[in-house]
Amino acid sequence: MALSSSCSTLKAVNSRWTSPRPSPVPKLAALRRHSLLPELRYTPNVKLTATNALRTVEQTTLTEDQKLSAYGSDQEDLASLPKPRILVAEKLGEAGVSLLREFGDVDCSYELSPEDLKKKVAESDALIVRSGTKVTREVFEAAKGRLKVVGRAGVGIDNVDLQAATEHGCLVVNAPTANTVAAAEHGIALLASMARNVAQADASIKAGKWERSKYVGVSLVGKTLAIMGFGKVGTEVARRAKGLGMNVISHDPYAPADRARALGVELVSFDQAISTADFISLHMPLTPATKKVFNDETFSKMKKGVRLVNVARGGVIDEDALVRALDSGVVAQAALDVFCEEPPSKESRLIQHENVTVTPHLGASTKEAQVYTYT
Ligand SMILES: O=C(O)[C@H](O)COP(=O)(O)O
Repeated sequence: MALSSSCSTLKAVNSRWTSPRPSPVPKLAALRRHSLLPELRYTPNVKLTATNALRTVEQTTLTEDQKLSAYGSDQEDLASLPKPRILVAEKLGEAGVSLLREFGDVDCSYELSPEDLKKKVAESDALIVRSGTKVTREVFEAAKGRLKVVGRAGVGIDNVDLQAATEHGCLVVNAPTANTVAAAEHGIALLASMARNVAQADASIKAGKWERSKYVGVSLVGKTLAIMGFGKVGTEVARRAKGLGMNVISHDPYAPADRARALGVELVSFDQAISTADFISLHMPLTPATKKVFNDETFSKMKKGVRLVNVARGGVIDEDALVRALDSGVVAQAALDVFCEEPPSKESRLIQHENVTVTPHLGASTKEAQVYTYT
């Protein structure tokens, strides 16, 4: 069982961890021996300062023997340090907020304007966000050095300016495994409901119609699914799609071939994946390299009538190009959980397109993913 998004198995994601820092740098070798660095459990029960952030995590994670081995007998009296002020800017699972309350003064203030967020961070040691809060350079500047930790209760950190965080001595941590299953299940839910027109048929029947012939779907069994990004979520989608009898291929320049092979997934080139697939499911992070990687050129290489699922990030798709691909029939249907701008405009042609199914960034939103994840 791993603690998840809000209650948190967290991992440092910015270069603070590789920057030179004062004590206890010489102790890192000892910590590595305990294999604790890849998955650190963070409990904010001590003063959150940049120089002791790592030690904070370690102190609350290590067993007594491990502490002795890492630090010897020279340990601070952590309990005497003042409580940190923690700003929770987006709704978390209640268990996560309760945990934070045990150790700090917690201010849950949601839907802050950028100006209000800047005012609040100037009085906060830690900031907890999900994907909806933009933690920009201006936010770090406004914090004037007070903000020491940004905790991303979830996976994607494209809403946090990591460079600015590092320059301002602020640690950024996320929960990289917290919502893997939830996101994969939502991807499969969108895949199946898109193929069988569930959302459209539901709207039709609620409008008083009974349109059985209009909503003839397509079957999944025997079809080729291209998984773009064979990381944690992509792997879980592959496992489930195999169970549905799909032929699964994947493109991911960093994926280990043996993991793919073990699941019966063929790793192929980007072009081969998009040109042979009947269904394409996106699971890559948004980075400068993946921004708008699905554009007019890449849509033109797809098999006519392909169906697209996106539970990754809206920004990996050029949304205007997707509308053109839907209009021309190259993309028969799309099921989207994420958008370039969230929330998207109600007038957006993409959102209103009859062959598009949408959900409001619900990939991680299961009760289980927001409290505990069982692995
Ligand atoms: O990056 C993530 O963890 C998911 O996109 C979920 O984001 P959320 O925490 O805002 O629901």
